Amino acid sequence: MIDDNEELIIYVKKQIKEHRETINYDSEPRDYIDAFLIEQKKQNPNLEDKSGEWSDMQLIGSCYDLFGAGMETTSTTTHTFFFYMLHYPKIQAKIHEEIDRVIGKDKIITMSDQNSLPYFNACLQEAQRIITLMPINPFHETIDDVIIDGYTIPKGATIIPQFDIVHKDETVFENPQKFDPTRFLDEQNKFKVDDRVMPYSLGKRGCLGKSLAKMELFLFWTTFLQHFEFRPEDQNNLPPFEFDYSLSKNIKPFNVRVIERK
Ligand code: HEM
Repeated sequence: MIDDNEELIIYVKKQIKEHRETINYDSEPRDYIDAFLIEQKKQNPNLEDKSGEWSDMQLIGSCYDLFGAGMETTSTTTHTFFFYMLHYPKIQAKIHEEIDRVIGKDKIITMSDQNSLPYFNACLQEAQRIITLMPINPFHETIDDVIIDGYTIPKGATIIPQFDIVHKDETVFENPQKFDPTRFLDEQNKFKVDDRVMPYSLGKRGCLGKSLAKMELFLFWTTFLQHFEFRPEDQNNLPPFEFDYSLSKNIKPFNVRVIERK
């Protein structure tokens, strides 16, 4: 992990160097690093502050955070989703049917297709409910006294939100351990967004990458399922529900057969 971290930091430093050599400070930023460098020039032009605000150190740190927060989250959610697809082949077949009927096999799927795939959207929301990638959220602190449901939480208290408790509460979701996308479809089989599903946390310090992550999950998963079928290595011996826990909850590695759909 330390090696990976070092490699990532070397990569980010190289990117910053290349951006600094090629940036045009008078035109629109090409990306996040450009935007930071443009503001850095105004706020800390002589790079006197080596580690505080608008320093290179801060830029390296925020690029590192974006990689860290943005990569493992989407990849772990993705391989856990395909793990569920092995366990729920009928649901996978229904997604295949919807994609074939609405999109077809050849068209490249874009975000403009999202509203025409209600069954898939229900599966995506159900996957994020049941997976709850971060069962224990990063800690927060109250900056004032807060009263919720008659309970006073004093200023300065440490708050550890646990969204998995809501996602798996049977008074909130019936039969919560079951992967059941139909809970998010109405009588006309239209997709219902459900605010009780909160994989990205809430509020001002909720996930900064939520919109990007939602797009990535939609495009990756639909495109994979448009072209491939996912089957267990051994039909009579499905991989077990075993997880490793760090900040996120990671399904243990499993084998899968990926078959091209003709
Ligand atoms: C399936 C994908 C993802 C999930 C489930 C997820 C979930 C979360 C959660 C639960 C938090 C904690 C929020 C809190 O402290 O209350 C968080 C924070 C954050 N996420 Fe994500 N995330 C995902 C993808 C991404 C992506 C793609 C990016 C950026 C490229 C990203 C960037 C961040 C950042 C920067 C924070 C810290 C925000 C802050 O402290 O103000 N995340 N995410």
